Amino acid sequence: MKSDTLIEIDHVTFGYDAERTILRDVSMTFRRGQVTAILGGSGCGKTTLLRLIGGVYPPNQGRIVFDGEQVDTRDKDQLFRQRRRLGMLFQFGALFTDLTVFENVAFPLREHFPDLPESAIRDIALMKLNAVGLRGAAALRISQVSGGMARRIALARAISLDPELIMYDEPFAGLDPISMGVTANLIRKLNDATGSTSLVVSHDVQECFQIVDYAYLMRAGGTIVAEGTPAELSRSDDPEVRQFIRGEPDGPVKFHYPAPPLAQDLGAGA
Ligand SMILES: Nc1ncnc2c1ncn2[C@@H]1O[C@H](COP(=O)(O)OP(=O)(O)OP(=O)(O)O)[C@@H](O)[C@H]1O
Repeated sequence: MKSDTLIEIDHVTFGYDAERTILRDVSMTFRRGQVTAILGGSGCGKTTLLRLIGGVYPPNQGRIVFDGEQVDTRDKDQLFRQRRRLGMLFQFGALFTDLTVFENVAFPLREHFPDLPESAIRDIALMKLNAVGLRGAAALRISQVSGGMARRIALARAISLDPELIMYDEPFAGLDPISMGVTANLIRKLNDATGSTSLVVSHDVQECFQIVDYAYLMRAGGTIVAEGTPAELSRSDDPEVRQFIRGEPDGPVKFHYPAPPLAQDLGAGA
């Protein structure tokens, strides 16, 4: 029987170099079929975590387990197999601006299945575009579409290979409130319709809480503040969690980076 867990982050510590640790003893569980958020401010190591799951870098300590198999960055066959099961929506979509909407979605299909007949590529790409409501925009160039549409096209591309795990890096960045809501609902809908598992990295607590089953809150320095369902986290009376969820500028996490008193820096009162 398959376990409930698709991805396990097991006591992972990581730094790009020896001087600075980015993730410290991080443990997380991503359950099959669920949408899970990793929330935290800029620079707390969220994107880094996605890179580790994708096998771009190995952890310094701990392990990452993908469907029962430890991710081993030295095993190229395993990495290829695992990446084939992953869909990734990069920050700001990262579409090919010179290609049409259709060609952007067809790109991973052409790359992974060079022998696939054109008629099959067409059917799959159009189906994916239909799922995000943009089949009618297939012939447009990326330069002709709005930011919100571009995000949906990136979503269609991320699901083109029917991934079991879809990782979204800041899917709401730079979107107006309506496009944000549309994107959030689509993430949920696509997850449920395709039976996949989704991981959403974001600093947007309120938008994520509308659609996720579970969330991890991370703080600067690469540690976990709290985890739970949106309802559990919203009820928390931990001051740091409350600051986080309400987006308050000051609380246990200080607005000011540590500095000497202002008067001293300005040379006054000396
Ligand atoms: N390739 C890299 N080499 C060295 N340091 C890096 C590299 N990528 C990121 N970092 C550093 O690691 C830290 C964590 O970055 P990361 O991108 O994981 O944070 P994040 O939480 O995703 O933030 P953001 O939302 O701003 O992308 C940052 O201080 C960043 O400067």
